Amino acid sequence: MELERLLGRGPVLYSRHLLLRCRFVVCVQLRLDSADVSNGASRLRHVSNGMAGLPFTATTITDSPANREDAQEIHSDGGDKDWILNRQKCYVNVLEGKGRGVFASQAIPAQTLIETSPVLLFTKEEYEDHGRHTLLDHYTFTWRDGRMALALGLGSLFNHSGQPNVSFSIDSARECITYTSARVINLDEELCIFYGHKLWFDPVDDIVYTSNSQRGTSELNDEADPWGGLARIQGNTADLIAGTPTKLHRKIDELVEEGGLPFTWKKLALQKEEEHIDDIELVQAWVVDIPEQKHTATMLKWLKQSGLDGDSLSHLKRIRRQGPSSSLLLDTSQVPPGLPPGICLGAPYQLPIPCHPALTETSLRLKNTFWPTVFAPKRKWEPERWTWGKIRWASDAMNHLKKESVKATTTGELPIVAYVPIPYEDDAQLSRPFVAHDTRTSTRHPLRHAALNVIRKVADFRARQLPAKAAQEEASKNGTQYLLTGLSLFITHEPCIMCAMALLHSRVKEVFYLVPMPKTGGCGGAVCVPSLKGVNHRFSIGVWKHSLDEGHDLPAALASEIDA
Ligand SMILES: C[S@@+](CC[C@H](N)C(=O)[O-])C[C@H]1O[C@@H](n2cnc3c(N)ncnc32)[C@H](O)[C@@H]1O
Repeated sequence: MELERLLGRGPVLYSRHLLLRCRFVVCVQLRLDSADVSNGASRLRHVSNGMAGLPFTATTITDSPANREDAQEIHSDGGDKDWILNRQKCYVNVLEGKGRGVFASQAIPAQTLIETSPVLLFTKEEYEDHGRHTLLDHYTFTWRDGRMALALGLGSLFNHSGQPNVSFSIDSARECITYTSARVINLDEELCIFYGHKLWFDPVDDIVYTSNSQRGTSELNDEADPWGGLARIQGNTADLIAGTPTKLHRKIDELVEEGGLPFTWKKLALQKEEEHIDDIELVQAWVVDIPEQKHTATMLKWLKQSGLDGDSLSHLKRIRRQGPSSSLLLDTSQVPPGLPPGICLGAPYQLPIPCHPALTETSLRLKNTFWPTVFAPKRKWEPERWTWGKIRWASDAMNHLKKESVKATTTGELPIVAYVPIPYEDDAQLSRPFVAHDTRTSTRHPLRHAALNVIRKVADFRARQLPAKAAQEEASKNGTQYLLTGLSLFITHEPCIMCAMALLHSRVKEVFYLVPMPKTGGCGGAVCVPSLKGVNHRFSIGVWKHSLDEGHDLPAALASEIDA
């Protein structure tokens, strides 16, 4: 009976749909056995803040080793072992202000598969007519094809945090979601995912709860965050959870005038109109001839699949036609990229191509003599329009930096910290934030600057995200493992010239810093690297206003001058 009560009143279990999927029923039954039948003390955890009135008896929902063996036996019969639930022995507990949450009953190493939750999928119409008006609306999220999904099992009980310790990815083929630890998770720590930037409830966020309901300050950010914070999960989850934004979020999409921004954009020297052949900035690129027209479309498709169609060459046409044959622009790497087998192609060769689009007709004519170029007459330096939501996101990143830099002073390192948050607009680009300190002192290595350290971390992470085969292919390409394409970097001190160059080479989208470095800075201090002639990428630079206000609001660690 207790089992029925537990399941019947839970948010997702015991539905008609569930019973239709016998594979899931097996999983759930295992969960029941472990949750209720076992008396093992290690598998029972009582909620310290009172059991009465709770919608279930708080127990572990983990399976004992014995049960896991059972599970494997069942699944070894042609089944898929990845479907075994609760592999990391998580348990459920109730939290003030949050409801139930998922907790670790043992330390979980980083990058560990925690859970694979099957999902129930509702058509848009079915959901609109029924689900949306029920409790389900707190548990569902938008699936890739627009249907509404409900994660079964543990998947529906992960609460939200702006600094999640769990990332997830959607497996469309198997109709499930996998949850993976984004860092080491401690015993009794709550496991949280990131729902998105637009929440429909006021989050109790950035507070680490333990099973005995003690509150502790989050290692990353302990300020209440009405808009959800900085981080996110894997997969396409900008709109992860369907919900109605509350009044807190009314202004989130409102645009803010440039004067209202908490930083000042540094104006890069405007791109010169290259109207003389000697003024045209060129870079060497790999090109391959396609002798037969019929292969052109195949090659363009291959270019896309191989990831060579990135932004850096978007100011150029990819195909140049000359008589019956055409040539395909590949990339600007040091070595020629591998070409698809089975298609009759020439050997790749290098050509100088324009670095920028054509701003005038004269420049277009000249540039076309090198390679067909895009005509973009109005393209001037136009600042991106920011919303309140994005300002909040950036402010959180800066607050996080300040705290980290104070921490650095206690370890004897220079107080320089770099931070790459999950992007605000396209959060599918990076599923978790990264922070790195300057470690020149402890490592006695002059190149261990915070910016370089964080580039390395992001690159390693992105490389790990690639499937093994793709990773091998990617690894052979110049630079692909350390790209910050599409990402924003927040840093306490203006990056030095070396770091600015590395950021440029990494294709970072924008850099924000607190403390200008007039003697050594590469983002406007000593030099402005992205404004230099000949560079093949430019990034935007924002100088945080606090830093201009005579150190106001800056921790002491950042207010004092450093020689770095
Ligand atoms: C998917 S459910 C998570 C499990 C839920 N706590 C429960 O007891 O069933 C999502 C709901 O949990 C609550 N929730 C999740 N994260 C929260 C947070 N950080 N602060 C407050 N409430 C939260 C919200 O009510 C939200 O609608």
